[in-house]
Amino acid sequence: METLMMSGRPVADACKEQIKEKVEAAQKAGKKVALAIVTVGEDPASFVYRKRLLKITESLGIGSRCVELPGIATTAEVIEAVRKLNGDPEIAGILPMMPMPKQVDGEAVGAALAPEKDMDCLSPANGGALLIGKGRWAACTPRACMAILKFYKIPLDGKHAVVLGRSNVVGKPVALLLLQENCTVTVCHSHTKNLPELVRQADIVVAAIGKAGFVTPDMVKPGAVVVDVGINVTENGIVGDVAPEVAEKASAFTPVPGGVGVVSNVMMMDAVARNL
Ligand SMILES: Nc1nc2c(c(=O)[nH]1)N[C@@H](CN(C=O)c1ccc(C(=O)N[C@@H](CCC(=O)O)C(=O)O)cc1)CN2
Repeated sequence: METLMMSGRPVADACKEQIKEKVEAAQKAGKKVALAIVTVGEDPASFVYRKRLLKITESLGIGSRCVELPGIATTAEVIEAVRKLNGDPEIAGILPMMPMPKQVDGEAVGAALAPEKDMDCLSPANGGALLIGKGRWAACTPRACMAILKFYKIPLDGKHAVVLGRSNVVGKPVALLLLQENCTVTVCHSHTKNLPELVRQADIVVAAIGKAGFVTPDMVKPGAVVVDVGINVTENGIVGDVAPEVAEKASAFTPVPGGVGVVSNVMMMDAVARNL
């Protein structure tokens, strides 16, 4: 059986042109367009993401502003920074990078976002709208997973999807989006019993657990479709949550780097452009 490598690059290229047109039209109409990226401390994956986002904003003519708070910042300080951006007419969208350091209540930060500037669907208003299938958008990384599956024409209806991870930015929203496509969805997390056994039942595996090489070939059904959301910064470079040998067992898989990450960046630009 031949394995399909689901590269993110053609998916990203297909979206970029439309985004560029929207941004150019907004600029002609005199609108200022900028994405604000809020980091607290130095989460390595967030820094990789930010670096890539800054590059793509520049290539599309979107402005950017980095708001960097120290790793000891309090919830109140982060919320204050977010509120300032809410009221700033130059800022079209705000992305607070998650996870935040332990002392910061990430959910309270999400709740402080003006829903219309909440690029990653972190506010209760946007998260709730997604839950009932009425969201303006979902978080960018889950949208990227779905865009890849759609681009490569992976059948979803009636399939059993197993999502590894239950974060508010990836695990939960991707589970909802798969459910909207009529998948039967199982969400696994740190308290799940018999996790390998559940993953072995999956037609589609979405790994978003943040542990390098966590999904090994013995956990994957032959012919399964494997989407690797993991961005783990190791001394050997960036690796996913899925061991590379899984590619030999899967019918289709996303590479890391060059898979979901590339499309997440474009989805973020799409969210900014939709806000113009
Ligand atoms: N509010 C959010 N915060 C964070 C998110 C998020 O989705 N929302 N994601 C993580 C990091 N992340 C995905 O989960 C991520 C990291 C890196 C990239 C990326 O651009 N990857 C490229 C390039 C890699 C490279 O430089 O070699 C790729 O994979 O090819 C996208 C997403 C942090 N916080």
